[in-house]
Amino acid sequence: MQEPIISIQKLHKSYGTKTALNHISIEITKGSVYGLIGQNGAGKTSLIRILNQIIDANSGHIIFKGTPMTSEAVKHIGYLPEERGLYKNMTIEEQALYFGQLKGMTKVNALEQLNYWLDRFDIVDWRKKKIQGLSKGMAQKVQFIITVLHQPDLLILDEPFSGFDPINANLIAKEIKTLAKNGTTVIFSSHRMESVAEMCDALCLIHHGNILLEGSIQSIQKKYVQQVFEVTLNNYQENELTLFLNNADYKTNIIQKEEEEIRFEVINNQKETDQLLHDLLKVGKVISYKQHTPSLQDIFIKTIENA
Ligand SMILES: Nc1ncnc2c1ncn2[C@@H]1O[C@H](COP(=O)(O)OP(=O)(O)OP(=O)(O)O)[C@@H](O)[C@H]1O
Repeated sequence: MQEPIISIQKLHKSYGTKTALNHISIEITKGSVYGLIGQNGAGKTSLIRILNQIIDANSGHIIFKGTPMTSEAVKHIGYLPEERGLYKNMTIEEQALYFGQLKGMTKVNALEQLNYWLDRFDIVDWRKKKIQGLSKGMAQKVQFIITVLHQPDLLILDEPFSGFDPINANLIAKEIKTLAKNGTTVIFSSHRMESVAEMCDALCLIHHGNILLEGSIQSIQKKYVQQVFEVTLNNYQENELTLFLNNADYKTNIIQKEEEEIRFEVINNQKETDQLLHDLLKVGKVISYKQHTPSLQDIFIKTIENA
């Protein structure tokens, strides 16, 4: 197994009597896109601020690239906060140089990277534009460029798509994926659960400061795959159908019944899938047979409801 780039160990944060993070532990693999998912107030921002050393945890450890996190190591992080902050009176170039140098870049290197990104987004002629003259979407793009300018090992993006129209959101999503493919680790925080599946390799679901779900998208979906099947049979035998519908091992729900063909849902919590198929074949010819895979959104909502 690959070494984690960041290991969060039993991190605890409270504000007075309010617990924001309850001894949580997470390990994130290098080059992965990791989703931090949770409703408003779950604890995501607190975690991100602790990672960036903006606030302190009450207890716990953060190991980054094999050693305890320090303020010097934060220079290897790129952080896009939800509350975007650019200096309105600066030009894009001045802004990039300012932030780049704060992160330890030389002027030459910062300009080189700025050129690369302006070219990549096809906005080379924006260089001397003042931030105050930019539309919201343009400012978001500039903020993204400034976040990735110093080629951080770890990129932390808080609601990265808020404020973007769908075309620009797509563009940014593509860039995030390319960065990850080239070795950057990305932590992607969002309360919009439906936007996560296609972006992330793994995720955790935080609720009231506790981790309810953690792991790769496949492992989470596999765990929650339900024994619910949608089946279409044709040339079915009425008497065998009655027997099947009355079989206590299955719960059935007829969706459509015609003379030749029947479509129904079967919930099978008792028998092996092979046995279900065997029993269905006695009823008629199996035309289609599909297992229901719940969406991540369904899984998150159910998990939170049951918490
Ligand atoms: N400075 C603070 N003082 C007191 N309570 C706080 C403070 N910051 C956060 N909290 C509380 O801690 C809990 C976690 O908040 P946090 O901002 O980390 O959640 P979040 O998941 O980032 O939410 P959102 O999606 O709304 O940004 C919430 O109950 C919040 O009210």
